[in-house]
Amino acid sequence: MYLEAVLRSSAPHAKPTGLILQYGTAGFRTKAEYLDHVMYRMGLLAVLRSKKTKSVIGVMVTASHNPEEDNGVKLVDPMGEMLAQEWEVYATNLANAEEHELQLVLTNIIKQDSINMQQESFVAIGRDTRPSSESLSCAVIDGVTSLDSKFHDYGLVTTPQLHYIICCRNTDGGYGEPTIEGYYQKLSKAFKELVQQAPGCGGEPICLNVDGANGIGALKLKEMESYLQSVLSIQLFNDSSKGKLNYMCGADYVKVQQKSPEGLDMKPAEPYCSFDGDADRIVYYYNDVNNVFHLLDGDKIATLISTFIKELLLKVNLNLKMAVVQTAYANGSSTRYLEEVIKVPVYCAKTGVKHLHHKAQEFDIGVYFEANGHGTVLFSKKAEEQIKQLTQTGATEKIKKAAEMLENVINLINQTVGDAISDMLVIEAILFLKGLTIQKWDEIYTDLPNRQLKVTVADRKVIETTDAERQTIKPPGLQEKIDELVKTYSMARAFVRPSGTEDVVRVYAEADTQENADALAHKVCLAVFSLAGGVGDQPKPLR
Ligand SMILES: CC(=O)N[C@H]1[C@@H](OP(=O)(O)O)O[C@H](CO)[C@@H](O)[C@@H]1O
Ligand SMILES: [Mg+2]
Repeated sequence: MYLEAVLRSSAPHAKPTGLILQYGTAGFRTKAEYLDHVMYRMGLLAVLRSKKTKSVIGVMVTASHNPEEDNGVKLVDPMGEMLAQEWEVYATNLANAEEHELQLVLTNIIKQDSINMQQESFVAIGRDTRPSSESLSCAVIDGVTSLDSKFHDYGLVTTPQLHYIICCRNTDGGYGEPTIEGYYQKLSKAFKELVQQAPGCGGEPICLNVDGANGIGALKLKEMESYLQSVLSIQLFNDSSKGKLNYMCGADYVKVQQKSPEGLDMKPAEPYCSFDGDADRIVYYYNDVNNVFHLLDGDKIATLISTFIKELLLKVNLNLKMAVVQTAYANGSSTRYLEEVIKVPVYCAKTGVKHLHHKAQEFDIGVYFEANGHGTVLFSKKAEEQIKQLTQTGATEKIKKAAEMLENVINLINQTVGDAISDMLVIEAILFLKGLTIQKWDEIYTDLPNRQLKVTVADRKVIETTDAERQTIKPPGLQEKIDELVKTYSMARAFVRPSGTEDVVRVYAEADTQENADALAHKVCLAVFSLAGGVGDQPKPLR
C-alpha cells in the first residue's frame, strides 16, 4: 500500500512530539530546526492537492522577511494563488499529527476530498537563500517522492517567480514560458516596450538604487540585469555577498523602522527601493535635500499605479470596472485621495494577501496593495480581451497607443502575486512615462502621521473583530473605549487586531500630528492591556 512507503520515509523526518504549528497568513513559519517534518508533510499534501486539482502545485521554502534563522513553507495553488483556505486546515492537521497518527490523518484527507490516488501529480519546488532552505527543500522532495509523484526542483527562486511558473505550467504556457528565463524575457520585453512609448526615450538609462535585503531578490535581479541593459541601470546594495539576510535591511525593516537600511549611503534626492527576503514586497524611499527620510509604501504605490491605469482607461474609453483593495492599515490620506481625487472605488479587506487577492478578482481591474508593499494588479479575461482588441482596431492612433500601454502593463505585472521585481519595473516605467521624480510622486498626497504598536496579552484570541478588522466585537467594552479615545483627537482613526503571524495584538492609530498619533496609539495599547488580558509591564508612552 502506498501509505507504507510514506510512513517508512517519514522516519528520518519524524515530528518532535508535542510540537504544534499553524498554517497561518503566510503558511508555516518558525525556527528552521522545527520544520523538517512540516516540509516532508507539505510535500505529501502538495501531491494530494495536485491530484485533487489535476494541476501542478508549488511548494516554496521561505520565511520572507523573518530573521535568517527562521524558515517557512507555503503551497501555491494552480493559478499561482495562495493555497485554498479549506486546505489550510488539512495542512495544519497534517503538520501536527504525531507519527502514529500520520496514516489516519492522510487517509482522512484522501477520503474527505475524494482524492483519486491513481491520478497523476506534479509538484514544483522553490527555495530562498537561507542556509536551512536547501535541506528543508530536500525534505519536501522526500515527501513528494514517497507518494510516487513527479516533481521539478527549481532551486533558488523568488516566491513570485515560483508563482509565475505554476501559472505558466497550468495554462500550458498561456501565461508565459514556465522557466526563469521565460520570466525575465516576458518582463523585460514589456518593460522596454512601455518605456519606449515615452516621448523622451532613447537618452540615458533610468537609474535606481536597490536594497536586495541580502536575499534571493538580489541574486535574481543580478541575473536579470543583462535583459534590461541600456534602459535601466541598477545600483545594487545588500546583494547577499557579505551581509546577513534581512538584518537591518529589506522592505520590512524600512517600513517598520521608517528609516533607511544599513549597507547603503543615501544621496539626497536619489530614488531607492528595498525588497524583502523572498522578493514579494517592495517599498520606495528617498532623503530630501535636508536629509529628511521619506517613505513611499504600498499605499503610494497603489495610488501611482491606479492613477496611471485610470488615465489610460479614459483614453481608450473602455467601460471597465476598476477598484482598489486595501487593508485597515492603509493610510487614511491614500484612501481619501483614491476615492475623492482619482474617483475609484476603494474596498477594505482583512489583512493577508489572500483576502486582498480574492476581493480584487471581483473587478475587471483590481489593484491591491498592503501598506507594507505587497501587491499587484489583476485583469479579468474580459479586460484583457477588450484591451487587446483595441491595440488592433482602435479608432485613432491615440487609442491604439494607450491600449498598447495597457497591454504592456498586463504583461509586466505579475498577476499571480505581489512581486518586488515586477512592481519595481511597473513603477519605474510609470515614473518615466509621466516624467515624475520620486519627490513629485511623493507629493501626490501627504500621509497622515501614524503609529503601529504591539501589545502582548495572555491569549490574543480574546480579541474578535468585524468590518474588515476595523472594529472589535470582543472583549466587551474595548470598541467603546477606542471610539471614546479617537473622538478626542483630530483626523483620528485607530483599530486593534490579533496578529496572524506573531503572538501579539497589533495597534494602529493615525491622527493630525505625530505626537497625537503616538499618544492615541499608546492609550489604545493601555485599553487593550487592561481589557484584553495584557501580560508583563504596562505599555509605556513613546515620548
Ligand atoms: C500589519 C502588517 O504588516 N501585517 C503583515 C503580517 O500579518 P499580521 O497578521 O499582522 O501578523 O504578515 C503578513 C504575512 O506576511 C502580511 O500579509 C501582513 O500585512
Ligand atoms: Mg515576503
